[in-house]
Parts: sequence; C-alpha cells; structure tokens
Amino acid sequence: MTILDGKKISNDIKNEIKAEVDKMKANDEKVPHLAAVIVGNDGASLTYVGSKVRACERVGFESTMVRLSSTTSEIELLDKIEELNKNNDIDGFIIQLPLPRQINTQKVLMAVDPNKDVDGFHPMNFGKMALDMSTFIPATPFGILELLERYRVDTDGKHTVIIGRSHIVGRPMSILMGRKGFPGNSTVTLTHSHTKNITQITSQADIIISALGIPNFLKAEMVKDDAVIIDVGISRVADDSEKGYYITGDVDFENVSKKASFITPVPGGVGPMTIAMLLKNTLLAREQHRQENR
Ligand SMILES: Nc1nc(=O)c2c([nH]1)NC[C@@H]1CN(c3ccc(C(=O)N[C@@H](CCC(=O)O)C(=O)O)cc3)C=[N+]21
Repeated sequence: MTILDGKKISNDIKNEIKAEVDKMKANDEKVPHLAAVIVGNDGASLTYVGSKVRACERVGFESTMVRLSSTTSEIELLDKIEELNKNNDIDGFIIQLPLPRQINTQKVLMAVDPNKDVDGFHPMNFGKMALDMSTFIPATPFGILELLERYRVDTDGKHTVIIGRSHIVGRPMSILMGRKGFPGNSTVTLTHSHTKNITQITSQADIIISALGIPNFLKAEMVKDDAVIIDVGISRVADDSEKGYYITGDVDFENVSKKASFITPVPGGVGPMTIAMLLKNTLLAREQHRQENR
C-alpha cells in the first residue's frame, strides 16, 4: 500500500512555482497576483482562505484578501467582482464558497471574468473542460489528477466510481476521469444520494473518489482488494483538543488502507493539493495576461 502524499507533492509543486516566480523577478516582470473574496466569517472558510494567502506568500505571488460582511447583498458582491474583473493588476480571483443565503451563487460565478476564473467554476470554463479545450481546471479535481499522474497510478480502462455529484468535485471529476489521455480513459460511475446499492457499485471499483463529507462513510467491506482510494471529504469532528476539533475524511482509513493499493490520507492528501493547483492556475492566468501585454 502506497500513501499518496499530498503534503509532499504540493510542496514539490510550490517549489516549482517559486522557481518560475524567481525567474520573473530576475527579469523584472510582474509576478502573479491572486485575490480571494470571502463573505462572512465562517471558521472553516477563513482557515482555507488563510492557507491560500499564505501559500501565495510562500511562492512569491502577490495576494489580496477581500473580506465582506455576512450581510453583504448580491449587488454589493457583484460590484466587487466587476472591480476585480477590471483591475489589471489582478491575474486571478476566487469567491470562497459557500456564500450566504441572500446571494445567488450561480449569478455570482457567472459574473467572474472567465480569464480570471482560477477556480474554473464559470460555465464557460466548465464547458471548455468538458470539451477537452485548454482552460482552468477546478483546483481539487486538478490536484487529484496531479497526484495520480505523479504516482503513475494506472487509470486506463479502470472502473472509477465517484461518490458525490457536487459542481466543485464530483461532477468535474466524472468528466476528467473519462477523458482521453492520462490520467483518464476510465469507465466512470457517478454515484450520489439517490444511488441504490452503493456497496455493490463501490465493491467493483478499481478507483474510488469519495467527495461526500460524511466521516467513516467508506468502510473496508465496500472496497475490493488493491483498489485506489481518493478521499476528498474533510469534516471537522468536535473533540477536547486545543483546537476543539479534528479533521477527518470520508474513509475509514485504518481498515480501508489495509486493502488499498494507493490511498490519500486526510489531512495531508487532497487538501494541500487543492491549494497548490490554485497557485498553478494563477501562474497560468499570469502567463496568459502577459501574452496580452498586461
Ligand atoms: N471558491 C472556492 N474554492 C475552493 O477551492 C474551495 C471553496 N471555495 N470552498 C471550500 C473548499 C474546500 N477547500 C479546501 C482547501 C484546502 C484544504 C486543506 O488544505 N486541507 C488540509 C487541512 C486543513 C485544516 O486543517 O482544516 C488537509 O487536508 O491537509 C481543504 C479544503 C477549498 N475549497
């Protein structure tokens, strides 16, 4: 059994990006600039955005955190997005999800300039991804592909079962794993809350990608020998530690890891990869903007 070490790989990627940024600096070129918009003060969201900003600093990117109150109206957020769209200094930006109830998420994601949409959530970019055109691939799916690639996990002709059909992970992942190429060429089954007999389906999977958010959902009995297990779940479970919680995935790691050929841990698996790939998309955005001379 091999642990897919997202912490290590994300560090390697950050070092590669930093080397690119150092070259830009040596040539007196503008470095990539990422902005992150956060509405409200949900603890988990703040932690993630904080990690993104710190990652920018680590690789030498400029970063801007835009904090808006939880009572921000949709119009106010759309105005902010327009400002970021027009600001030539910003190469890419993200709107941290979930958004408060008064704001229509679809409307907001459509307002982001597709050329700055480093999350890859705009329908134009999602469509390009589905059509194999070059675009920003959403950071979490992109991170999973990168892990599979760097560990040379064979996906060709394999049966990949995805648990969860979210717009951010499950749905794009189902498209990416079925695309031509490597990683890809899988036969994909997308399962969700209305799926019947899920154990029967997961038991036949060569690769399982779980993006559900239910601790200990995937148990050893649901997995065949030598399966590849990608755990995208991140749940906070209350405990009496200093933090007041611990982080766990969807997978019963202790027992499932005994059967798996490859498995991602939580923390230290897909999470850190998400951050690294957001940086990679921002670098890509800068390169595109440089070619347009700005
Ligand atoms: N517009 C938008 N883009 C996102 O990419 C986005 C989002 N909204 N909303 C929420 C999810 C979640 N997400 C994570 C990023 C890093 C870790 C991460 O670094 N996890 C660490 C542990 C972090 C901890 O200790 O809490 C790990 O797994 O090792 C996790 C989750 C990005 N998301």
